[in-house]
Amino acid sequence: MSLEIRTVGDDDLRGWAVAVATGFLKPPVTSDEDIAFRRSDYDPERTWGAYDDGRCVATFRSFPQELTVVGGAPVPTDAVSAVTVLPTHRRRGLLSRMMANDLRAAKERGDAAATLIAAEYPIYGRFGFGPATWTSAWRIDTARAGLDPRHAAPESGGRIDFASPEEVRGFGPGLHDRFRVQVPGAVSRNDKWWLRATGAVRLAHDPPTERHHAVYRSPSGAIEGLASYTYEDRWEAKRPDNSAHVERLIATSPDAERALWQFLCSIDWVQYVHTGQRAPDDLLPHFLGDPRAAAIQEHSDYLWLRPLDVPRLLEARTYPVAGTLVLEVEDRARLAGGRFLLDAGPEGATCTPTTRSAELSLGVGELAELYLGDAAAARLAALGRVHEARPGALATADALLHTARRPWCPDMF
Ligand SMILES: CC(=O)SCCNC(=O)CCNC(=O)[C@H](O)C(C)(C)COP(=O)(O)OP(=O)(O)OC[C@H]1O[C@@H](n2cnc3c(N)ncnc32)[C@H](O)[C@@H]1OP(=O)(O)O
Repeated sequence: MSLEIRTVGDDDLRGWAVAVATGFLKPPVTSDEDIAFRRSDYDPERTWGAYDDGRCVATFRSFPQELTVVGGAPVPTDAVSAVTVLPTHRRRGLLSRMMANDLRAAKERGDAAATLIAAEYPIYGRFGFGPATWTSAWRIDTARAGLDPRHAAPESGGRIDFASPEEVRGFGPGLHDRFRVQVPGAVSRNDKWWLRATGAVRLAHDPPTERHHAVYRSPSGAIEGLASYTYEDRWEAKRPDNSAHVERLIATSPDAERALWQFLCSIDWVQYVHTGQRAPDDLLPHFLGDPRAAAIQEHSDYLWLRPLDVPRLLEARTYPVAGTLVLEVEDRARLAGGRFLLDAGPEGATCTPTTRSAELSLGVGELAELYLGDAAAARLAALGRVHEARPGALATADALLHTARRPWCPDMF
């Protein structure tokens, strides 16, 4: 059998798209609109396929992305997506080979890290990824939420209106840019993302439903929040039993966040609001009269990060206190490992290779878990995944790296 891994040419896109669908258990079809969109969006240098006698049997793509780190700075990342190997060709090392190619290229390009949303937990740790953000999804029982629809207008004095898909494409990118600098773990969205999110383009397996878009304006008229959602239209014995499914809700102020959730929970006929993937420490339950009206339906790892340039990453984020730490970072793939001296404080940080003795030893995946402030070094040490060589180094790491609010990535990619 002749198995070749290569980048995907324009003529190969259709077979590649069908392989992606098959790998993700979708019907093995595509559409002309799908192919035209992929053609306008894909980077031939960064779209990989494995070919067996000319048939595409594995897929992989990456694209440029910015990740917001603690403090609000964006770092360039290599976003990995559309990873599939056909069931006929699994466990022969095809993913491993495609991943190695892509990470090497990303390192050479100067990306600080690679990112992905893992379909299954056990797949990506071996490649140096670690779960850097987590997510929770709630179902809100609106009857129990304690909100009075007579007073559903924003308490802030702002207002909520519906927006058309065209309007969302107009103000959405600016709103999102203002939002993402506030949220470590958030990632950039390109123009193509907005076309799909507003139904202007539909890939072969995208859901057919149009979304409703509710926009929040502050009392001064500034756009500060957007909720995009669909309804599940259900009646039971002449009684409404509908749900609103929130696909995304972003806000740049707590007022906007509160107003949009209260609006969604006050719509007549809506019994349940499904929140979609939120930050695990989302404020949402506390906007309700009875926080128990919000029941967690799902809690899981979400954005996985693979450091490629440790000094760049550690210098890009901010630190609440001053401290130094010598980190021994182990990386089996030899892309990002080494011993580094982090000298950090509220005024900035330097991170340089050092010959000083290591104070904390950890794998590159563990560094990914700590980097955006989510995991605690003390907890990873208790699990035997971080080793403290200098007493007090764990406490220093947590004082420097851990954050009061948890990072959050709202987007699937
Ligand atoms: C970012 C995204 O796109 S996430 C979507 C990922 N895709 C899917 O989940 C679709 C369904 N699954 C698949 O297509 C394939 O099983 C893939 C892509 C996950 C793995 O592809 P393969 O070519 O089989 O992986 P490969 O042979 O390189 O495996 C490397 C190692 O990972 C292990 N591995 C691979 N997939 C899995 C898995 N799903 N669960 C546990 N271990 C796994 C292999 O056993 C192997 O381990 P070893 O090195 O100890 O022998």
